[in-house]
Amino acid sequence: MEMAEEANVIIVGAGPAGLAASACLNRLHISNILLEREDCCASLWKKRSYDRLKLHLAKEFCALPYMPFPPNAPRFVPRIQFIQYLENYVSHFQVNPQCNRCVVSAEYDQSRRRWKVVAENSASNTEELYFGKYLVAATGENSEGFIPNLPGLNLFGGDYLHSSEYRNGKAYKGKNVLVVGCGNSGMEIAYDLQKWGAKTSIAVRSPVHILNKNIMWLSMTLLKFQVSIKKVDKIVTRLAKLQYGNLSKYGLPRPKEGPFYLKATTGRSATIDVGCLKNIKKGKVKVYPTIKSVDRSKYIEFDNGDMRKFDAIIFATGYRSTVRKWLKDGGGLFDETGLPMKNTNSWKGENGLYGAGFARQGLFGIAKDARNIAEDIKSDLTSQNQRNN
Ligand SMILES: Cc1cc2nc3c(=O)[nH]c(=O)nc-3n(C[C@H](O)[C@H](O)[C@H](O)COP(=O)(O)OP(=O)(O)OC[C@H]3O[C@@H](n4cnc5c(N)ncnc54)[C@H](O)[C@@H]3O)c2cc1C
Ligand SMILES: NC(=O)C1=CN([C@@H]2O[C@H](COP(=O)(O)OP(=O)(O)OC[C@H]3O[C@@H](n4cnc5c(N)ncnc54)[C@H](OP(=O)(O)O)[C@@H]3O)[C@@H](O)[C@H]2O)C=CC1
Ligand SMILES: O=C(O)C(=O)Cc1c[nH]c2ccccc12
Repeated sequence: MEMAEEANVIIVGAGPAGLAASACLNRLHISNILLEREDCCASLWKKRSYDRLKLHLAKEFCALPYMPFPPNAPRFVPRIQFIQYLENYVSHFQVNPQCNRCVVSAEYDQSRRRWKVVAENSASNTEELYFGKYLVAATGENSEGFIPNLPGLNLFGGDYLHSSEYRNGKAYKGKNVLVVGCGNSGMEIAYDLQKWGAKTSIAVRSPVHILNKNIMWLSMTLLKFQVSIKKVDKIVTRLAKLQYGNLSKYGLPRPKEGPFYLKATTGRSATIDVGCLKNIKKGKVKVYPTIKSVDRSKYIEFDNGDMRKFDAIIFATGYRSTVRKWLKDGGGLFDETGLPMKNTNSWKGENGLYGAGFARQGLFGIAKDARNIAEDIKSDLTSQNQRNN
């Protein structure tokens, strides 16, 4: 075990949430160590996203604390420009991510009243020890891709991959490709595949809300001005019906609950259409119900009995949090799935444990979390100093 390092705060994860938390602490001159498993910061955006990806919330809802996007930035910031923004943010606030450090355990030492964090340094193949009075979990709601264990998938005769491994449709021209999932990844990847000349189908399991970016912008603006989720959902659902009509006939029924109620209660985002819906309506992208089984001859059986041959499957079936793989105890904040327990706030736990980026509000929520966490640590340190003096 290498030398131990100590700081007031240990932050795990150097995505937008960890970067923002470190920047807010730096502004308050509170020492912090930022640990990142990959060889770079913002790895989701640099290494686990597809080429055509853009922020689908308007830039005013995506800025990190104390650094708005430049006025000449597009309203919906492309992935490459967002990465540049994050790099500028890192240098402006002198954030210093310790990369190639994968945290494998973090537990609270009651006797010493501090967190003990163990990280594997993949560059030097050593284990490192870190101690901090506070711990910020910033490993993300989308820390690892999820592929369902479908019957026969291990025998499938074609290729299959998770959406986080998809970059573009170049390799699929002329091929039969099935996208599983109609979230934002699934619908945009299906759109991209069709543009690249793939014969594209999408498997849809549950009802889904489909909005466009303008309806989304209006919703976010209303929410920002404290309009209730119930009212926003009523407005949004009506606008979506006016915009898109009845989508059940295309295999895309809407859920009973509103889109923002579902985002707040399940974390599931409404799908913001980037053009795939038009292709579905024109029959250029075929919609199937969910998969029943897969077999070695590349045939896939769907719940409605349809059988179809595919060369590849792209699982746009979402992500999981990995917090509880390294955080031994939920600390009064995280449940066994690595997401905030119900009926707690999403950013503050016990014994100096914090969570940044788990508010189910994406970048919009991250900016609030980072400020709240830094202010809370500052006031805790101040009251301790007053007690000690
Ligand atoms: C394809 C895609 C598009 C998205 N688009 C938007 C959007 O337009 N708008 C929006 O608001 N949100 C969007 N999101 C949500 C996304 O989660 C946020 O934008 C943002 O990336 C969350 O930042 P984060 O720092 O919380 O998590 P992440 O960006 O996931 O970063 C977490 C970091 O922690 C690191 N890490 C994980 N485990 C460990 C460990 N054990 N030790 C050390 N480091 C670790 C990871 O390597 C990663 O760098 C999108 C998500 C996806 C998947
Ligand atoms: N900026 C942008 O443009 C983009 C943003 N994002 C964001 O990234 C996050 C992740 O999005 P995404 O990757 O789409 O994941 P999501 O979790 O949003 O969607 C997963 C989809 O996969 C389906 N699914 C899951 N398991 C199965 C299964 N066993 N069989 C069939 N279908 C299944 C789900 O259906 P069910 O409802 O039945 O569970 C759902 O439709 C979201 O917050 C999203 O907003 C993603 C892409 C682009
Ligand atoms: O795309 C994401 O993952 C986001 O979290 C951004 C987002 C989509 N729908 C929302 C509803 C409320 C706040 C943020 C979002």
